[in-house]
This record gives sequence, C-alpha cells and structure tokens, in this order.
Amino acid sequence: MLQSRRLAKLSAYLRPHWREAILGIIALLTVNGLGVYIPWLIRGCVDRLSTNFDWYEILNYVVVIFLLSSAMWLIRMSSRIWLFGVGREVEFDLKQRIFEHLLKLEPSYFATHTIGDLISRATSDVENIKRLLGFAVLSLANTFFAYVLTLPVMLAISVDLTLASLAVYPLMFFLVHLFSDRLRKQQTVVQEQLSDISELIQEDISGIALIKIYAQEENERRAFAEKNQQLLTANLELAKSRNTLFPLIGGLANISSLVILWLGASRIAAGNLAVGDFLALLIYVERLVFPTALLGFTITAYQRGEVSIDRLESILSVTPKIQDADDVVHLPKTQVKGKLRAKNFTYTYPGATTPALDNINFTINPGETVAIVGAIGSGKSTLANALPRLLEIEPGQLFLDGTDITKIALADLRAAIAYVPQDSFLFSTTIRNNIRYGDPLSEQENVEYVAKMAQIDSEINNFTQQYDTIVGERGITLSGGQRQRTALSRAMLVDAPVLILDDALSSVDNQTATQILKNLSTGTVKKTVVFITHQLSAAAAADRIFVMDKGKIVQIGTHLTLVQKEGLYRTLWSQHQIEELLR
Ligand SMILES: Nc1ncnc2c1ncn2[C@@H]1O[C@H](COP(=O)(O)OP(=O)(O)OP(=O)(O)O)[C@@H](O)[C@H]1O
Repeated sequence: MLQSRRLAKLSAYLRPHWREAILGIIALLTVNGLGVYIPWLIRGCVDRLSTNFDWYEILNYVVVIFLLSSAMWLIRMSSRIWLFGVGREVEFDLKQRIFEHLLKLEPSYFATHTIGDLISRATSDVENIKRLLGFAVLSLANTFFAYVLTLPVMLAISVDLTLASLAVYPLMFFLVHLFSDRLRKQQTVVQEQLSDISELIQEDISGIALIKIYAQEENERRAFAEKNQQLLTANLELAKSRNTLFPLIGGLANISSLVILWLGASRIAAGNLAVGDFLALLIYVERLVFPTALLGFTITAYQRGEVSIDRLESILSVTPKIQDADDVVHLPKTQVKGKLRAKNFTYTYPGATTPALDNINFTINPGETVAIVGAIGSGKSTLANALPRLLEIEPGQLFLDGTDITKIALADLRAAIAYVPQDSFLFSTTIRNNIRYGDPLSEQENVEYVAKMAQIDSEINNFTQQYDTIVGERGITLSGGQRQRTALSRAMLVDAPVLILDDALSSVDNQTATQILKNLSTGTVKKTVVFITHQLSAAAAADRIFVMDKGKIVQIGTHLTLVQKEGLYRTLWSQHQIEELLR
C-alpha cells in the first residue's frame, strides 16, 4: 500500500518530464540491444577464425564492431544526459513546490515545525529524490534491459551453461531481500538524525547571545556532541549493512563467470562447445556482473529516495488551514472604508483548555484610532492576529465593512489590513527595500514620506549610506526602536485603510510614540488604527480605548471617561503615573 503510494508519487514527479524519461529509457534499451549484438558479432568473428578466413572479412567485422561500439558510447552518453537531467528537473520542481507550499501555510504550522528540519527536508531529502530519479532509475532500467535482452541469447547458445551460471542468483536475491528492510530502517534513522543536527545548529546560532550570557557553551557543546555521536552511530550501522551486502552481491555475480570458465573450458576440450559460443557466453555473463554488482548502490539510492519521499510528502500533504472560502468575496482595497466589527468572537488555541478571547464584541468605525490596553496575556495579540486571519477562526465572528472576514479573499483582506507585529522582522537588504517590501516599485519620495511619518527619516539620513544602508543579518544592526519604526514605515507605505500595531512602538519613547500616532490619524483619508500598547500615555491620545482582561474586553471609552471610572483602566493609569514619576 505504502509502496504503491510512493510509486504513484514518483510517477507524479516524473510526469512533467516524461519525454526526456522515455527518450532516456529508449536510449538505454538501444544500448543494451547493441551490448547483446556486439558479442554476437564477436562470436561469429571467432568462429570464422577457426575455419578458412580472409583478412578482408575480419576487417569488416572489426570496422562494424568499432562503429557499433562508438554508437553505443554516444547513445549511453545521451541516456545519462536525459535521465540525470530528469533527476535535476524534478529536484528543481520539488524545491519550488516546497517553498511555495510553505508560503501558503499558516504561522501556527511554523510554531510546531523547526526551521532546521524544514531546511533539511527541502535540501538533503530533495537531493535523495534527485538521485533516485536520476541514478536509481537509470541503473534499474539498465539492469532490467541487460537481463531481458541478454538471457534469451545466452539460453539460445547453451541452456544448461546459462542456468549453471545463474545458479547463484537466487541466493543473491535472497540476500538483497534480507537486507533491504534493515537498510530502509537504518536510512530513516540517519535522515532523522541529520534533521536533528540541522535543528540544533539553527537554534544555537539564532540563540548565540543567550548561550553566551548564560555561559552555556559547554552544555551546548555536549548536546551537539551527543547528537553528532548518534548520527555517527546511525551512519556506521548503515555502512556496516551496506558493506556486508554490496561485496557479497559483487562476489556472487563474479562466481557466474567462473562457472562459465570452468564448465565451458571442459566442454571445448570435449568438443561440445564452439570457441565463439564460449567467448560470447563469457562476455554476456561479464555484461551482467556490473549491473548486478551495482544493484547494491541502486537499492541504497532507491531506499534513500523512498524515505525522502515520505518526509517531503509529510510537508506537501499538509493542507493550508487558512485559505479562500468557496464562496469567496472580493473586496478591493480602494473600496474598503475600514469598519471593523467583532460579534461574540471567541478563540481558543489548539490544545488550550481556556479561550484566549472570550465572547468579544466591538465596532470600530472607519478612520477611528482605538488603543487596546490590558494586562499581559489578556489576548491583545491574539485579536491582532485574528483580524488579518493569521489565525484559523470560525466564520460569523469578525467583519470588515460588514463582510465576514473568513469570506473575503485573503489577498484582499491582507491588502486592506496593514499589520505591524511585536517582532519587527527586517530582511537582509537596504532600508529602502525593507520599507517598500509591500510595494517594491514605490518611489523614493513615498519611502521618505512614510519614514518621516514614522519619525525615522532623520536617523536614516544620518547613516553614511542613508536609505541604501544594508540592515539585518548581513548589514548593520538597528536599535530596537529603529527597527520598529522601519517596520512601521513599511506598513504605512502600502497605504491600507486599516493599520494594526501590535505593541509595535514598545521601544520608542512615549513622546515619539504619541507623535507617530497623531501622524497616523492625519491625512486626507483617515485610516482605522488599532493600536495595541502598554504605553498608556500614547494610548490616551486615541479616540477610544478598549481595556482587556483575561480574554475579555472589560471597559471601552475615551481616556477621560475611563480615568474617571472605577475599574482596571484607572488602576493601570495610576501605576503608569507612578512609573513615570519614578523615571
Ligand atoms: N500559539 C499559542 N498557543 C497556545 N496559547 C497561546 C498561543 N499564543 C498565545 N497563547 C495564549 O493566549 C493568551 C493570550 O495571549 P496574547 O499573546 O494574545 O496576549 P497579549 O495580551 O498580547 O499579551 P502581551 O501583552 O504579553 O503581548 C495567553 O494566555 C497565551 O498564553
């Protein structure tokens, strides 16, 4: 069952390249046909030697054999180019498919799958499938044709000598069968250990500062040594099985030649076998030795590929949970006014026992700036993630301009809602390209305009390379506040009618944050701004404030009305004032 599913997958990978595959297989068939015909000619030539022969005839044989051998060489080369080419094409397709598929998956998928493991699957597993479809297919087809074409001719020459020479084959196939299960299991372990190591390297490099601060180098070194040791053990086990099986196959295949040599020689001596037949049989058996001995490597390439198919398919078979509904509604950004509404909105994270958001109700009017404040873990980020559907939510709970957001085409919804998350991720490219990420062709004046609105323009101009400064892993490191304001500029450039800032100004001082918020609410067409924050003095400038506690909105009002009332907001405000005084 599993096997047939894998074969179905393999043929699906091959389908777009069937022409090259067929050409390669036909070329292999031709090569093997010639490989059988040439010894047949040699046989005739040798038999002529034992009768009265003329040199002209022998020369003819030599020329024909030379020409056929040259043709065989050319066709074999073409078969390799076609079949290895198919492997490379499939490698290209798979890498592209995996990447595109990963882009479609929801963020929660990446919370449960490590980057190291995904990278290992997209590289070394794809490489194994390339080898399966290049080398293993070529080798299997070659072995198959070698046997199918050679055996009938051998049998035609001598049935009993042929059967005697093949007497060791059942033993050989039995050995292959015996080892194949073990090899496959050992291969799976090696591939899993490889993923584990990639994961560890990736995580340790990302967390290098933490390792140093907590002086955990020795522990991490030990953890790595342990995983590395496990990989070594798994590799050695696999090598032991392979190194037992492969020489055995090669050795047994060679016994066939010895059998022909021994029995054939005694028959020639007895006058029961022509020298030409003997020579042809010897060449034919030799022809079979190489593909048979190669069978071990072919099996390895095949099994590695099989394990890798399973590992890749486990990614490719994941259906994106968040996708366009069947009755999708298109809502172009230019038509969106920016009204947001939540109706009895409840959200529980998968596996959680209590909801992160519990029966939330609100309406945010177009152009309104709403600050969301509350204790840590009260559900603010969950709400911010739910609005652009970064979380999988049930229909009928959240609405944009009166339309259920689960019905709005994802591309339209996300074009209408610009979102700046808590972690302001920047790509390793120039500040300009980071800012115009959502609109790569945007003019410099627009880039500068949004940078001014986000209060980062003057700092960028102080860098020697200004907007051409490279940031991120391959460039300079911006301060937390600079990163946040660059990320905010990026969100502002796409000019979406709704802007969600999830604690996106936490590293910016209160005064600058308040100024930025004011800048956001100016302009001809006012954006709807949802400003999640712990900075209460910046929140105070908002049109309204939602106060959240334990997954619920417990208060709604302006700063002035809320401070006058008994409740969580007043407590938070008092704390904030004390903190400001103590600064
Ligand atoms: N991926 C997740 N899986 C399970 N539970 C989660 C997940 N993310 C958040 N939670 C839980 O949901 C609740 C709300 O979290 P959320 O991040 O929305 O709070 P928040 O108000 O934004 O907090 P903060 O002010 O610290 O950013 C918390 O109890 C949190 O532990």
